[in-house]
Amino acid sequence: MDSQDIFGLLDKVRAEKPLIHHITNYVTVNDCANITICAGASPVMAHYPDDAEEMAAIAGALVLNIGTLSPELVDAMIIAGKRANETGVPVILDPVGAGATKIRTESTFKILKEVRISVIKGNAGEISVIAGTGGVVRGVDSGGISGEPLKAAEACSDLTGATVLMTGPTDIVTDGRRSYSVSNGHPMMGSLSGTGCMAASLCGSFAPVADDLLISSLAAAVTFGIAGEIAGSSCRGPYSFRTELFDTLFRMKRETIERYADFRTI
Ligand SMILES: Nc1ncnc2c1ncn2[C@@H]1O[C@H](COP(=O)(O)OP(=O)(O)O)[C@@H](O)[C@H]1O
Ligand SMILES: Cc1ncsc1CCOP(=O)(O)O
Ligand SMILES: [Mg+2]
Repeated sequence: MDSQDIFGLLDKVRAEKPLIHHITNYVTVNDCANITICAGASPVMAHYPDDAEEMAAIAGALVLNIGTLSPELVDAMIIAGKRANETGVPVILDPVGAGATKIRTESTFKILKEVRISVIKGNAGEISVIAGTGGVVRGVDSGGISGEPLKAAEACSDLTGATVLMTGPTDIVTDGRRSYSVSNGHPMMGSLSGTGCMAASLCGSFAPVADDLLISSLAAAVTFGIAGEIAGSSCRGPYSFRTELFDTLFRMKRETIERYADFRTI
């Protein structure tokens, strides 16, 4: 299976079942664990520093999510992130609420300073705050940005050296040189807490099975967006959507991804 073949990466995750270590928030932790399982990977949530340091070294990827941060949790993220860097484990950062409060912004930049981040997955406001191009974050939601989304995503990638997945009605994936827009998804995804966190979990699940983090992040965004589209077409509201979202991803086949994928270079 070609690891540059975005339509085949979901099956590669299922075949290789990578261990995806999360240090994350208590709001969406269970959904992140289960979306990881639905993609075929194996989640572990471990934040006690000694546990996190050892777990990060043997993981396929490490996902850091500051949604319900504390000083101890940020310290654990840095310990685990440094260990992941030593052992070549890709680190995905979801800077939840960066820009909404001083401590979230400061903690994001502290992690970026101490840990080599492979992929940053955030909404438009969060990514724009990191890029310094101007954005508003209200709580954990994007409240709008100044200028073009692509410019903000590219600036974030240039500043941090990370591949960036900027989520929204249209997702943008960029490494600063190559950029894609992804039109897959459904408005109901914006009405369910955790879909951004779950997108980061899927970036983590796909990262170990591809040689190129831009391709793995693109595949994660497209695959998740298609699951959202199909689930959104048959749901009655956010909670029936949530059930359909998990079950659709769990059952998803290559030919469905090939049929529904809607992305282009930009
Ligand atoms: N209006 C929308 N239409 C299609 N997809 C959406 C929409 N809003 C959010 N999404 C999808 O939902 C997920 C979460 O995106 P977003 O709401 O930007 O993140 P967060 O929840 O972190 O703020 C992403 O996969 C994104 O593509
Ligand atoms: C509501 C909330 N508060 C702290 S973390 C969290 C969940 C955020 O999830 P997402 O970023 O996927 O919307
Ligand atoms: Mg989010």
